[in-house]
Amino acid sequence: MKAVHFGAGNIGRGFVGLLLHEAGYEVVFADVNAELIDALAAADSYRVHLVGEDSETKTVTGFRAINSATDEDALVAEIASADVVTTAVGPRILRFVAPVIARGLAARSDDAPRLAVMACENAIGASDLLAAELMDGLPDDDTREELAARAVFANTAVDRIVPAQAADAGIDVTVETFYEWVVDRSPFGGHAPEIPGAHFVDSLGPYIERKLFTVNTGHATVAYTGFLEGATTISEAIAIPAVREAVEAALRETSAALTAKHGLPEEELAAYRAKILDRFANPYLVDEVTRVGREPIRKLGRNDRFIGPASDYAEHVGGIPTALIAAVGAALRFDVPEDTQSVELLKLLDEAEPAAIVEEVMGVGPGEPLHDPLVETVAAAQRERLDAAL
Ligand SMILES: NC(=O)c1ccc[n+]([C@@H]2O[C@H](COP(=O)([O-])OP(=O)(O)OC[C@H]3O[C@@H](n4cnc5c(N)ncnc54)[C@H](O)[C@@H]3O)[C@@H](O)[C@H]2O)c1
Ligand SMILES: O=P(O)(O)OC[C@@H](O)[C@@H](O)[C@H](O)[C@H](O)CO
Repeated sequence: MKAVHFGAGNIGRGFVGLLLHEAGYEVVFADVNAELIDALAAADSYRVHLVGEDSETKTVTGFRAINSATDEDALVAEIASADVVTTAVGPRILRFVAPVIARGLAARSDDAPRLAVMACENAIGASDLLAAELMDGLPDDDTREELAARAVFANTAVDRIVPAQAADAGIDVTVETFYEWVVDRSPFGGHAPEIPGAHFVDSLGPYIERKLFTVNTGHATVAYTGFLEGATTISEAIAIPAVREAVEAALRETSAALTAKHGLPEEELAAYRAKILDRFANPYLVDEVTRVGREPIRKLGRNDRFIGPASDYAEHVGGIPTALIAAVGAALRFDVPEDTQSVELLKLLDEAEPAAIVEEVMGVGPGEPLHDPLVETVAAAQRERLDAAL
């Protein structure tokens, strides 16, 4: 069995690659980072250090690596004969990997089994997005129909904290011990790939929302409020009482929304939240607030970790989720010059009207319950910037 995996970064090597290897797949990593691909291609194995109360080290072997920027033909040939394609490149990058997957599908023989394609990104419907990008790039409906019949796109939810790696780690990767990979079984029609580490479910919606709106909402809240308190890492940030209070309050709101929307039991969510806060405090992981807060514009999007659960709260619980709105306020103060989206967001704050920012960045229009509180939150961040500049 062979899997082609796009994105040989932190989660690619430390989670997807490891689980596919343990499931018996030969993994072909594809990445645009030449240095990383050369190092992987030159190695027979790499180690995954699982750190926590019960630390252990696992070894991944039997992989190959292809530079997808310079060796597209080789990648097409690999996809043509693969069983599975996975990605962990970031949701914004999916449109760049879609064309080569399309070429790989076109090169498959008519009698080959359908290729299982699973985008492992922190986004709702990431595999659907990849499929849409792929289809959009095709010349006509006949080609779309032909290639659609050769692949199954299944949405997934992936959970394992994998920080940026130490400079001297090479291709080895340090991760937390916890992991969860939930895959939508329904598109496979009884022929889901065999991945023992993955959990196949009939309806992914509640799982991906529970994950994104608890783990990632909580993580981002700790990152942004921790950044404002001067913390460098997540474990340092969550030890600050004001940060702990901010994240607990935000997650009480997301849990209320999940219970009201999906009927997830309150006690189960309380235990899930407690476990996640423990994971954030893991003293063995050095996870910087700048990584967890990266790309604040993406994180402030309509369906992402703040506005998504806040809208659900307003719709299904009723009222304004003030802790989530406060976390949005902290995100608007994430000032990291190396992060292009942080720079872009601060520039928008300096130049645009509050309502335009709420509409364009957060996708919330006038008349929606969250509109006015969000406009006030943006306006407050703008006043603060003006005062600081005086
Ligand atoms: N790190 C985590 O804790 C974690 C956990 C769950 C999900 N995720 C998700 O996984 C995805 C990747 O995150 P990460 O932390 O591993 O980031 P990362 O930056 O470590 O890895 C991304 C990799 O994608 C590569 N890449 C960029 N453009 C590419 C292209 N066009 N073709 C092929 N490869 C390309 C990069 O070179 C990099 O090696 C994101 O969607 C993230 O939200 C991350
Ligand atoms: O990857 P992002 O930028 O969407 O979010 C940053 C972190 O919250 C994220 O990578 C978590 O570590 C991960 O989602 C845990 O499963």
